Amino acid sequence: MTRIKMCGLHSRADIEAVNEVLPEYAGFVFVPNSHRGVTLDEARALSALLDEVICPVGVFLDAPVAFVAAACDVGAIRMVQLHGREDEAYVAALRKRVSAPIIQAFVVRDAADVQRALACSADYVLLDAGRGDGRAFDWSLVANVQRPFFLAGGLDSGNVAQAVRAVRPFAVDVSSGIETNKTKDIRKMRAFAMAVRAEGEL
Ligand SMILES: O=C(O)c1ccccc1N[C@@H]1O[C@H](COP(=O)(O)O)[C@@H](O)[C@H]1O
Repeated sequence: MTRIKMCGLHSRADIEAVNEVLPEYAGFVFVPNSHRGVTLDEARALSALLDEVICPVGVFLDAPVAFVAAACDVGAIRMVQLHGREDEAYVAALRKRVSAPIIQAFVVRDAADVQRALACSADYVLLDAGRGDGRAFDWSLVANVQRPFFLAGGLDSGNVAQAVRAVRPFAVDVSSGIETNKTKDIRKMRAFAMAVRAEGEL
């Protein structure tokens, strides 16, 4: 069964939507210049409204370790997604501060990027074309990856079944593909989840 992460929640309506669709993971983006960005207080309040079966994930872009730790400490998130240029020293420093599992994101342009991702010490890797901008990368680059990974970048209800068949990811991660005019769209969220789950039943 391929797990689902729906990312970039920033309103009560978004929380009501994921509580209906029940993805395994929900993402809060702690990136100030993103249209999906949330503050620590906003994330804490929204996270408290999440169905308990959904794991809240914090998405960070080269944030100070102390800030990531604070998000975990206040209970806003239970998993950390590093989506910037964080290195192994950063991951080691973060592990000293938090027990939450760490997902490290890598931009995939070629086979060398995939090898670099596979060598990292994070609990999970996330393979993406960019940073929440709705672009896909060449999935054939990860067709033979053995390590469980989150597949991200340009997924939507129209292409996610093909992606799952092609690369069998641990989880699929979506943000732009479940939005209309930069706002989460419950119909697109339902269609995305249905496409992933139908693939798991084949
Ligand atoms: O969503 C953002 O604004 C964002 C900003 C900075 C880093 C990552 C961000 N989002 C992540 O991007 C991927 C893919 O998103 P999309 O489906 O292509 O829009 C996903 O992992 C988000 O967590």
